[in-house]
Amino acid sequence: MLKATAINKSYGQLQILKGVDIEVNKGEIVTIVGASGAGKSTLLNILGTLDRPDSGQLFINDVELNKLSNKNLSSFRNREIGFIFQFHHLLAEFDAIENVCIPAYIAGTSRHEVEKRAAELLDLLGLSHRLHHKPSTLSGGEQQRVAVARALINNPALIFADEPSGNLDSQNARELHELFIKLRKDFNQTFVIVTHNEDLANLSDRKVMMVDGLIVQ
Ligand SMILES: Nc1ncnc2c1ncn2[C@@H]1O[C@H](COP(=O)(O)OP(=O)(O)OP(=O)(O)O)[C@@H](O)[C@H]1O
Repeated sequence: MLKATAINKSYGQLQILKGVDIEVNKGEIVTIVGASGAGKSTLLNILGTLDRPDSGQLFINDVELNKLSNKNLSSFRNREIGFIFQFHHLLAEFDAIENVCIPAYIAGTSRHEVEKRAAELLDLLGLSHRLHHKPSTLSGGEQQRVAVARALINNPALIFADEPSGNLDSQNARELHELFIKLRKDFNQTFVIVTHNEDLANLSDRKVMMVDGLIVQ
């Protein structure tokens, strides 16, 4: 599903990624763990095509992403990849269902179809009573579930998450982790998750440890 080889990335003089190799299989939940500053988010952003490596190759579903133009890369990303961040970046002026719908409007899906799917997803996530609430009137856990629904609206094969439970209390974190397991079971989605949360790392199929710009296990 995903294969990256010899990924290098520097910021100025500082080499952050030093030839990272990683493969992720379809339906797998992989967590990337390691000390602060090891390069986890930098790697995730490259694997998720939000940033380009200085050198190295990245394949997702056999598409070689380095070869795509920025325009084709954006369209690939919008169709195939979902993102969940610690700070969910919901748009304050839009309500829950509108936030979920936006990536699908961008993908050109019909309004009727999008709204139906968004309502189904929010229902699945236990938010059917919050469709028309603005983010500021939702709890942290609810906002994060809206962000999860938004990540899923285009039915991406691959979901990247950076500290998805970093901002949640332990109960909400546990619920979010169980949701990832359920989504994988129901839809065979693939997850690559950067986390400092040990419970989440232990729940995953495979933990990948980063030390100083390299994967060590
Ligand atoms: N845009 C940037 N410009 C310059 N340096 C950067 C940039 N982004 C990250 N870095 C540096 O790269 C190193 C790795 O950062 P990264 O965010 O990948 O680490 P991390 O392992 O995810 O850490 P944490 O667990 O604290 O989030 C850090 O030293 C950081 O300061």
